[in-house]
Amino acid sequence: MELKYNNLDRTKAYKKLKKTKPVSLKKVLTSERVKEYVVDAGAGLRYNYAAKAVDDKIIELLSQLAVEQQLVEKYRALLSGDVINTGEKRKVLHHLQRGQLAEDVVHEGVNLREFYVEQHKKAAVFAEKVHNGEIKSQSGKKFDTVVQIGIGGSDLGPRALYYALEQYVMVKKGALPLKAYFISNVDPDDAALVLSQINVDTSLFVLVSKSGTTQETLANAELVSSYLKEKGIAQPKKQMLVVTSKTSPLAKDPDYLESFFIDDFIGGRYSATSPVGGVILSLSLGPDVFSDILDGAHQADRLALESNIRKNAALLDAMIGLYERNVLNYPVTAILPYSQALHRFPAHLQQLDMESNGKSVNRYGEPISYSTGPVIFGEPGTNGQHSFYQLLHQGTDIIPLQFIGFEKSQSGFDMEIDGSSSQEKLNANLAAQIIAFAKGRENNDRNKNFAGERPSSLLTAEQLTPSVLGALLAHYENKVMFQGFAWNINSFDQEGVQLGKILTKTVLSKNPDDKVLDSYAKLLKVY
Ligand SMILES: O=P(O)(O)OC[C@H]1O[C@](O)(CO)[C@@H](O)[C@@H]1O
Repeated sequence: MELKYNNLDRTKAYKKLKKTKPVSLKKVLTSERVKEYVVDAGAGLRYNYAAKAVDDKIIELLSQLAVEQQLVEKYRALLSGDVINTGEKRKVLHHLQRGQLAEDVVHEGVNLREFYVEQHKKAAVFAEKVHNGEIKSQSGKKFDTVVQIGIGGSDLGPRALYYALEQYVMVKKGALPLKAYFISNVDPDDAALVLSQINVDTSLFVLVSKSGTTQETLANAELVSSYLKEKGIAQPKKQMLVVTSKTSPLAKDPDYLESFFIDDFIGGRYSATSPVGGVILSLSLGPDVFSDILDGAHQADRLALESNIRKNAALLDAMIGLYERNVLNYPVTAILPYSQALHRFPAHLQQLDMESNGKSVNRYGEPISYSTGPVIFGEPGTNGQHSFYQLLHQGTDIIPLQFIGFEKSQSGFDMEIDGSSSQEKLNANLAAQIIAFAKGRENNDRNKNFAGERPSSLLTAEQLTPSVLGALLAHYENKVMFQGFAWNINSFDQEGVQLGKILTKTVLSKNPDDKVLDSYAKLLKVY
């Protein structure tokens, strides 16, 4: 089928959507709807949209929009290796890291699925050798710690996934194969704190940079190397692994203990299921756990091919999000996991969503006249309830909410206090919030009045397991992808991060040609 890339405001369905009347949650949210408005999101994860301000008519128009913008067909084209990242003229192949959904993608004679599988296997074999003591530290000891040095996509996804499963693995395996730490910020206090907490003699370091040129990561690698030398480790690189692309400067250094490769077709924020996440997660949680994450993600990727929007959780979530952004004009979306294990997940989604869809030009570089990606933020519940929920309930803006919740905890550590367990209290809070936001409560005292009509969705599963986590990760990746297609933007480049990098260089050269920049640099004692 021939693909057409049209701006959102040129579609018929969008024009019809603009004319629809808002749906009142107070009227439509019934217990039948809670049971019916559910879609399988893969690996036991379910997307419940009962408390979203949509009805059958709006969903039908969103479905028409998805068809008109050929969203699933564009996803198929992406899977087949089309150059979807038009800005950088690259294929977009993160799905291929976790399974094959289209024909082989061959680039310059290399079957890329085989290349990705080979790198995953290499990471698994390496992790097993570390775990069984075949690979030891320079002083002949077993490694017990692994530290990732990377930033942005080379940090946020792997970090979020590690914390999401740290407790789960400790309970299942009795102990973590290796404890993981992360150094990302060029703020020297970040590295200092991590280094003060570990025994460097028994620590492996994973230097992760796809480009191999990121200032913060290279500075931290040098900082760590010199600290290791100070601590008597003669060859720091022999305790360091590299994850990078074959064309990066880091790839050319044979002194590192081992190197793992990705390619330019795996965007940083989409790289958690590549060796960028795979090396540290295989070392810290085990290759079996990483493989289950891939499996869950693959299940979600497969479901995202479904053409019926009511059976395609990522597509439906994407289109409801678009309706909230472009028809209801809500500028922000909150991610609210009722799971402490997911405490870094909103931070990952901030990059995933905002770096992908924070664009003002279409995929051809032409200005667009409609809103694109929302501001994303979030914190786990119930902590957020005691922080910013005041604004969510009674603030002047309506902020759509994305709740995430699980029936069971990961640890099983719990007890009944005042007639309920802590897990029951957690989920009672979650259920209560959904209703409080949707239905509100009238009070003659306006200060105590809850207007309600604040929409939310709920992603839920029995427990946060590796495969559920993989499905959750892929759900959001696919949601962001579908929204980008619908907005006709390129979700896979990030030119917006460049200007700051260029100006930083001019400051560090101590001679910026902008006088105001010079004043700020002096104010901050850069020179
Ligand atoms: O892996 P690299 O090349 O060090 O890049 C790190 C991050 O920097 C960015 O390019 C943005 O600054 C992200 O997109 C990327 O995830």
